[in-house]
Amino acid sequence: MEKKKLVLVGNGMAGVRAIEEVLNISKELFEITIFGSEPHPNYNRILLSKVLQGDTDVKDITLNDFDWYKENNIQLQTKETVIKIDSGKKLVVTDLGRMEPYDELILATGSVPFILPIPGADKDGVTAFRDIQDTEVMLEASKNYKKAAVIGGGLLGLEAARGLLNLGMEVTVIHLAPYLMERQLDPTAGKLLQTELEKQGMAFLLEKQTKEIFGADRVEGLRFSDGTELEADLVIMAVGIKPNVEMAKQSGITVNRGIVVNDYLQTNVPDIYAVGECAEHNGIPYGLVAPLYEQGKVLAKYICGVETNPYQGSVLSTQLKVSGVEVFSAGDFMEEEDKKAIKVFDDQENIYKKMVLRGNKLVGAVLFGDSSDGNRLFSMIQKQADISDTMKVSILQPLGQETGGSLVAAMDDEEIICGCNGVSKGAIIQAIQQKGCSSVDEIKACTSASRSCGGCKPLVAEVLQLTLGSTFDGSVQKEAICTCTTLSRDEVVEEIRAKGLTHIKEVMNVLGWSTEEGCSKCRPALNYYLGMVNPTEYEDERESRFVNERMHANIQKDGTYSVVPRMYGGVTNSQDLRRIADVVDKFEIPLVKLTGGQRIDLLGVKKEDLPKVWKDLDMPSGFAYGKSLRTVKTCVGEQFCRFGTQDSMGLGIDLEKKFEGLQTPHKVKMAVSACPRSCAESGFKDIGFIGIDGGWEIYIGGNGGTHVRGGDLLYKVKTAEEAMEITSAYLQYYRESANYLERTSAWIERVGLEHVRSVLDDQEKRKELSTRMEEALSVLKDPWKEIVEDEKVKKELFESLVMS
Ligand SMILES: Cc1cc2nc3c(=O)[nH]c(=O)nc-3n(C[C@H](O)[C@H](O)[C@H](O)COP(=O)(O)OP(=O)(O)OC[C@H]3O[C@@H](n4cnc5c(N)ncnc54)[C@H](O)[C@@H]3O)c2cc1C
Ligand SMILES: NC(=O)c1ccc[n+]([C@@H]2O[C@H](COP(=O)([O-])OP(=O)(O)OC[C@H]3O[C@@H](n4cnc5c(N)ncnc54)[C@H](O)[C@@H]3O)[C@@H](O)[C@H]2O)c1
Ligand code: SF4
Ligand code: FES
Repeated sequence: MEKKKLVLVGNGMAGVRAIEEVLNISKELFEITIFGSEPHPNYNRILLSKVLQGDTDVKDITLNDFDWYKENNIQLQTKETVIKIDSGKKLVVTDLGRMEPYDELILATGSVPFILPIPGADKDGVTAFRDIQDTEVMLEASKNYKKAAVIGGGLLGLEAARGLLNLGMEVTVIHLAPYLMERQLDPTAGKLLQTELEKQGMAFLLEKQTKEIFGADRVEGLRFSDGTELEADLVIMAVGIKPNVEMAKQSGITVNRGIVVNDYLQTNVPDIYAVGECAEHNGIPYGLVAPLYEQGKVLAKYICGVETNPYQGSVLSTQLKVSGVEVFSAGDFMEEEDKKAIKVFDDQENIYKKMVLRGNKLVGAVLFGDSSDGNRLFSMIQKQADISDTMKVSILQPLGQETGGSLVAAMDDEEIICGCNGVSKGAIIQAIQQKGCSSVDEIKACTSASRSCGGCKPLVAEVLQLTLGSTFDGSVQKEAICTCTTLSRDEVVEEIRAKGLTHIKEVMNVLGWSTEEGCSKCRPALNYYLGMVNPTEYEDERESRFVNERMHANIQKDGTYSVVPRMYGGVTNSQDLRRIADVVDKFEIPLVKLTGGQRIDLLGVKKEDLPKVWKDLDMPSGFAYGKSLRTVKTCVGEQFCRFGTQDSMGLGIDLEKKFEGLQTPHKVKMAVSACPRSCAESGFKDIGFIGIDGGWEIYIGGNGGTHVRGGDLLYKVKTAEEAMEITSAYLQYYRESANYLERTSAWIERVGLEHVRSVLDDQEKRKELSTRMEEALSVLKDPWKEIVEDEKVKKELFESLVMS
């Protein structure tokens, strides 16, 4: 049988998924040609948010690479835009002048970002957030500019804002409505979300209408309708999208907001179909992948001549992809005359749950703070589940108590695990039992679950665990250190030790990295692991360090640096203070500030002045920029305070002198207080000491930052020497077993206090740890002094005009 010609316009998520569905049915029916305006093969647009947030890389979001097209005999024309359809002659015309005949034509042209029609919207530094190119523009801009304004506090705007914060920018979100994500949330959840994001460092201007973007060539700021202004050197427009229909419209296809389609995705023109964000079904153009994939399934069956149910529209559910925030919304989430809400608000835990009922039917839900019940509620909404009065409130209680806390165990087989791809628990179990899948990646390949936003991965892993029991190889679920490798941190460290690897490049080569140069996640991590394993031999790779560590000073908003000299135990003297004062005058340092760690911060130092400032100060670096020991805060203790029972300053100074400059997975802060009043805040440090009658209490895993955590009491010891010895072993164990960039507070939560105690209780192990610590300490040098004495480094790093 001669194959029919199937042409797809739009190489995006919905169109190519429809083609995959066609190929699943038969590879013999069609000769397929795909046109795509972008230069890339089919990629996961959803993960652009994760690329911007630094969780993955552009090269790792490809869904189907160029080989896939070849293997399936698909003609792919990238960087080629279809500009016209001649439905009479049944061909499409491209911007390169090609005329491609079709028997069946699918339009999947997606959406275009809505750009506010205001003066200045075309200035340099104003961008949408839709594709790889936009993402690259933002990544690049963040290297040279500092102030970002995101217009639009919807899903896209907030995910972009989080990404820009991660890139070190100052971010203000400008939103039209009185609360965030008003299209997905009610005012309570919207306000809770705002508070949480403010804690993360985002600023908000609500109920603001942008009137103008001003600046010379590049944007310099925004002007609002109330006359106020905001400075900005990067502006992201995230105010919604509109279906990309222009070409279809001009070719005579019926278009409303989107390309109008019926229940089989047919347009008004025979043999022309539309799918994805460009299509409008029953008056709705959808903007999330789940409905688009449902459409693709129906369309594929229809054009392959396989019997199918009609597409009847979709109920939507959304989840915000911002780490540290759980927000879920589904269905009809606002209460009205005929819809009543049941709400639970845990003010202490900041958890808000709401379900909306029409009569006894669940029609919508909003969850904030804990979205683990999202899938279950979404399944009930989809099924229009009829619920009795007694069930109403219990639905908002955590499920799974009777199944040992496992939410997944308590789910029915037909309940959806992967919302994006509509994959049920039963379908995953079937893939495990009948197709032999035994890892999340295999489930992804078999069922598509976790292939889109990836948010369902933990649930997929739980289904695997429940189904395979003890035969489930948990290590397959290990977290790779980055997307350049499938190896976890423990595997990489083990290989470094076993194979005696000594260079970053060598690790990448020998362990089969997928990239030649690695990425911003793995390079600093490998640099740390290599140094930790081979302290005396490894030569630190400056280029693999984050900018502050490379420059040995903290870069500030305006491109100047801050300099914090070491002040052991927060104790200083007149000579040091005099020298600091002289340096401040000589280099015209604009701000001198006392830090929370009891030292002096010189802010606003010019890059080229750094080595001269360090030379004149003649004090050791305080490592305020480093993944290393920061400060040892002390109270005045027994020498001066009438409550003091111990020499807190003495122990603090000894600790700081011993461990200064030590490289650790993340920063480490210590504090020593001489009595339980704990004036030095010892309970909120990575290691804290509290003087008691006859000795010291040692607390570990405390944190006073974004995730506040009180320290756990590790030991009570009698002498300062014992305290030093335990600190040494404890810190070394943290160095050897934590993930790079894992604070002690997170590490303790992960490995458990009992585990750490059991390691340190073992005298043999403790001794070995202390010995390895001594080895690590034996090679430390003061970096400021080294640079001051090294003309070459001084020139390269501090006298070049280009910012490194
Ligand atoms: C940053 C970001 C995060 C997102 N996060 C989520 C999420 O978490 N969950 C979710 O469900 N959805 C999310 N979305 C939305 C989701 O990505 C879209 O719904 C989905 O990509 C739409 O698929 P599509 O194929 O219809 O359009 P697209 O993926 O946009 O594909 C259309 C393609 O067609 C090409 N094209 C257009 N016209 C022509 C022409 N005439 N000739 C040739 N080629 C043409 C375009 O260049 C484009 O490559 C997100 C979107 C963005 C931008
Ligand atoms: N996690 C996810 O599911 C996810 C993530 C990103 C994007 N997306 C999808 O991508 C598409 C685009 O997202 P979006 O957030 O741009 O669309 P959206 O329509 O959901 O939100 C746009 C927001 O911009 C606000 N807005 C409109 N005009 C404004 C103005 N002049 N000034 C300030 N604010 C204004 C609106 O009030 C609205 O809340 C949507 O379809 C969305 O569903 C989804
Ligand atoms: S912690 Fe105790 S000893 Fe130290 S300053 Fe406070 S009250 Fe005095
Ligand atoms: S829920 Fe998005 S990939 Fe499964």
